[in-house]
Amino acid sequence: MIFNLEDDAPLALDHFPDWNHRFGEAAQGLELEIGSGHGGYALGFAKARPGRALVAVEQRKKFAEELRQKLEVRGHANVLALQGDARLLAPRLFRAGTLAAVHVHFPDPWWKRRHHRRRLVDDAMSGLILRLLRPGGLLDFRTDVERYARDAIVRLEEVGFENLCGEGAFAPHDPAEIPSTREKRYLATGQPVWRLRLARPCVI
Ligand SMILES: C[S@@+](CC[C@H](N)C(=O)[O-])C[C@H]1O[C@@H](n2cnc3c(N)ncnc32)[C@H](O)[C@@H]1O
Repeated sequence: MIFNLEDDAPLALDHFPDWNHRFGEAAQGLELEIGSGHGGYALGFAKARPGRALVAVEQRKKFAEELRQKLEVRGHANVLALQGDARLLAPRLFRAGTLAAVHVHFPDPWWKRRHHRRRLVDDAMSGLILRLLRPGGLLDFRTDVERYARDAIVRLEEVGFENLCGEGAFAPHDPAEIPSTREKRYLATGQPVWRLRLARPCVI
């Protein structure tokens, strides 16, 4: 049974997509991208990691549809583009403890303090991502907003993530990382990016 994060009301019976059927062997290392936007990361992943599988969830229909078409035209079957709110979709798409990685790149910052609860990485979402990751699974979070990065690192460590770079520390840029659409721009202009690399501990 799946429960609403807000009030513990039951939402649906356990009934998850058959990812092995959709992705074959690659489903063993299934990854999730939340807020794929124009799809730079998803398209880069599709090409660079043919043996791995990614589900890219984007709430804006136009963006999700454009990404789906590009994946089809380029013949990439290892990435699936879905349209919807990842907060609602993720617990219906994946069993707890199954994701190899979750990617959140440049989420909307919601500047005003009274809007912070709308931020993607709030308490409920942090807990949800932790639950969906398998032990050792990675959360790859990138932002151009220093304050968001600092809030997120505190929250994510508090909720139980292990910071792979040491408590309170940000990750350096790794040129082997696949850049998102927005990140490509920042890499060209030199605008700073704060990167978090955290894992679900193997023993909680
Ligand atoms: C600033 S853009 C960044 C896009 C992309 N990750 C990049 O780095 O280029 C944030 C994206 O997250 C999407 N988004 C925000 N909240 C979301 C949610 N709850 N579920 C799915 N997508 C979401 C927005 O529609 C937008 O496309």
